[in-house]
Amino acid sequence: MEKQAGSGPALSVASMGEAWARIRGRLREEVGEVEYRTWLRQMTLAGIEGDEAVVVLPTRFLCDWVRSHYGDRLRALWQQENSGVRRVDVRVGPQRPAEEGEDDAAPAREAAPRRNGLAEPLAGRNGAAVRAADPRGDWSAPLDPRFTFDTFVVGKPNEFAHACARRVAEKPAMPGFNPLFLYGGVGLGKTHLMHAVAWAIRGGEGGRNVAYMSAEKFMYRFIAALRSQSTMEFKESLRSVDVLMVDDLQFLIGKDNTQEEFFHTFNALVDAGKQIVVSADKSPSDLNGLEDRLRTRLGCGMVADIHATTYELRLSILVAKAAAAGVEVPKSVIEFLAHKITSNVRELEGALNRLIAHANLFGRAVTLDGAQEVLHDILRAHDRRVTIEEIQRKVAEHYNIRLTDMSSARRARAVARPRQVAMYLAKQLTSRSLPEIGRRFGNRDHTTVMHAVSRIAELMQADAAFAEDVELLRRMLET
Ligand SMILES: Nc1ncnc2c1ncn2[C@@H]1O[C@H](COP(=O)(O)OP(=O)(O)OP(=O)(O)O)[C@@H](O)[C@H]1O
Repeated sequence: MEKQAGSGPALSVASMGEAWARIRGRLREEVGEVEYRTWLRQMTLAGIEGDEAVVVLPTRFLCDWVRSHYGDRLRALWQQENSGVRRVDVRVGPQRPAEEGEDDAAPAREAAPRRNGLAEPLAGRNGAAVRAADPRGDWSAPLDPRFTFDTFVVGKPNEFAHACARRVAEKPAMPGFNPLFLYGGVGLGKTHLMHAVAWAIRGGEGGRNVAYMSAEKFMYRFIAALRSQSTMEFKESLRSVDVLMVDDLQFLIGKDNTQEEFFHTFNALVDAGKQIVVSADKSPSDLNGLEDRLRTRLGCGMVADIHATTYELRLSILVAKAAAAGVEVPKSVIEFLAHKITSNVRELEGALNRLIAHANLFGRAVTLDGAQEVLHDILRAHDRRVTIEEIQRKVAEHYNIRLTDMSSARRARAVARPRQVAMYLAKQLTSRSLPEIGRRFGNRDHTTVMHAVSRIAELMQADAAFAEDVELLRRMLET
């Protein structure tokens, strides 16, 4: 921003408004029209409290989103305007009337042609069909324009869930697929698939009325309706949708009244031939704390699990995301990340984005050494968690043997040598004792582990290529 940094937070109301308008304008330029309208348009400035700019948005979901995706940028832009503003607080708060200039260049909300109450598609940054936030906004949370089927990478761990999601998107309320219950661990793509289904149904024939929301939002709406004695309107508006999608259903655990309401909504919609799609972190039968009758109903359509990622899927996701960003990332870096960051796709993506941002900022190519430096903290956090199982898995992957051979009695060199490498690395990288390591490798004696450790050290001395190979494995496993 050309303007010089200000000297402190004591801005007059007028100049505060001007600064805020410039910040919004700048963000709009940076993120593009679609993203701005989806996430940032409703953002208003509540004021400046001490060294903190307070920004409000109408829902908690939007607040979380803006905080995590744009929080740093907002802070940086505020600091450029006024160096006394050191923090930005994003809170739920009442909306003010649209701020001046807010909608002038972006008339989609008023002017976009609608079909059955739905805005027409806009062109997304990645070419995907996107729409402005749902105009019946009360119900549907905004959909992320990046979360479409086109950008979802399919591999063994998610192919079943993906196929079910596609089927529901093509033909909602098909027998056997209603409800569709998607479950899996954190950051594995449940929300991405849910949004993809919603985009596809909204973009399909017949302009179906899709309501997508988090379970948390469902609860807050319900409580608000109870307070304002408008539960009838609440029920009616919910039951008028064609497709109801509720994300993170585990949130309803222990919330008995909301569960009951959800149960009735669920039954009314399914009975009326409407589609329900739900996601959670566990299968219906494992969602302890949900009423039995609800668990039973949730499990009686299609239940699809998204499993933890495999090395191959991580590779494919990284290749796809690097290509989408238009940045050349060497194979060695892709392989390194796929080996190192195994927790979930969100972390993997975050690491790649950081590398790309770094490369763009400094105009440098992405390299393996650079990646280790830039991702130092993430890699260290992963390192602390290196376990014997992890070592066994990585070594088995590397030498292309079965994981079970790490503890099997097979003595063929092709299996025994990698097993010895894994024992050597377990000794080097964990604090486990020799007997403990032996136990984890099929109850072998500690002298076997001792022998493996010295044998691998000898081989590394004698054979530089072998030493390099073991070093590469160690680097992948290490901080
Ligand atoms: N198969 C995939 N292909 C492309 N991107 C993916 C895939 N799986 C996950 N992602 C990306 O990983 C990130 C996390 O995914 P998402 O938010 O859908 O996870 P989640 O399972 O809903 O997590 P949570 O349990 O925290 O709600 C998103 O940016 C998403 O686009």
